[in-house]
Amino acid sequence: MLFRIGHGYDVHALAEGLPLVLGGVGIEHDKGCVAHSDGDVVIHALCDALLGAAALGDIGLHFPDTSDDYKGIDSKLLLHRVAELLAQKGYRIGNVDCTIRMQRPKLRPHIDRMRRTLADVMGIGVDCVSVKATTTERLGFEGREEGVSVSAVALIYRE
Ligand SMILES: Nc1ccn([C@@H]2O[C@H](COP(=O)(O)O)[C@@H](O)[C@H]2O)c(=O)n1
Ligand SMILES: C[C@@]1(CO)OP(=O)(O)OP(=O)(O)OC[C@H]1O
Repeated sequence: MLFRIGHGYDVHALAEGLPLVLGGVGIEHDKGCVAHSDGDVVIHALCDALLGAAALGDIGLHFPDTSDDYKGIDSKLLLHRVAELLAQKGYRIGNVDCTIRMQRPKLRPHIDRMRRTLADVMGIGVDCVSVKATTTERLGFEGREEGVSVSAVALIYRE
């Protein structure tokens, strides 16, 4: 069995009046992510972790933010394509873990729905998907609510 790990990191600025989508789940909030796509920063970090594990480049390489094809796109479609790409290379996804750094709103009530959504899109069990949230104690751009950052790790394997 060949095991490989990958890491992903993404940041988006927050702006008033935009929809907030995290981990494939729409969340009521006064701010949302500024982006070419739907701005799902959790999925973007996760895609980079999965692509990184397979040494297949990064999200911008596969889905350029200069292409109209991806304008406003639902990032769940991008994650699904990344999972397909890995499957074509013979890889299966073992488990993933994401940490969201966001001062507000409280994300805990939404975490289990994010886990189920991400698990369904990747075609793996919900027990293999972890999503966590932390404030940055009001420090830095996340703490000032100017942006949100996410780190993700993924383990993939091949027989
Ligand atoms: N946007 C957030 C941030 C944090 N949480 C939950 O609160 C716990 C404590 O936050 P700290 O910043 O003090 O680590 C954290 O462990 C999360 O469970 C949240 O729900 N939403
Ligand atoms: C997701 C893509 C899609 O065009 O655009 P953005 O929504 O701007 O997000 P980013 O994290 O900058 O990743 C690049 C792109 O792949």
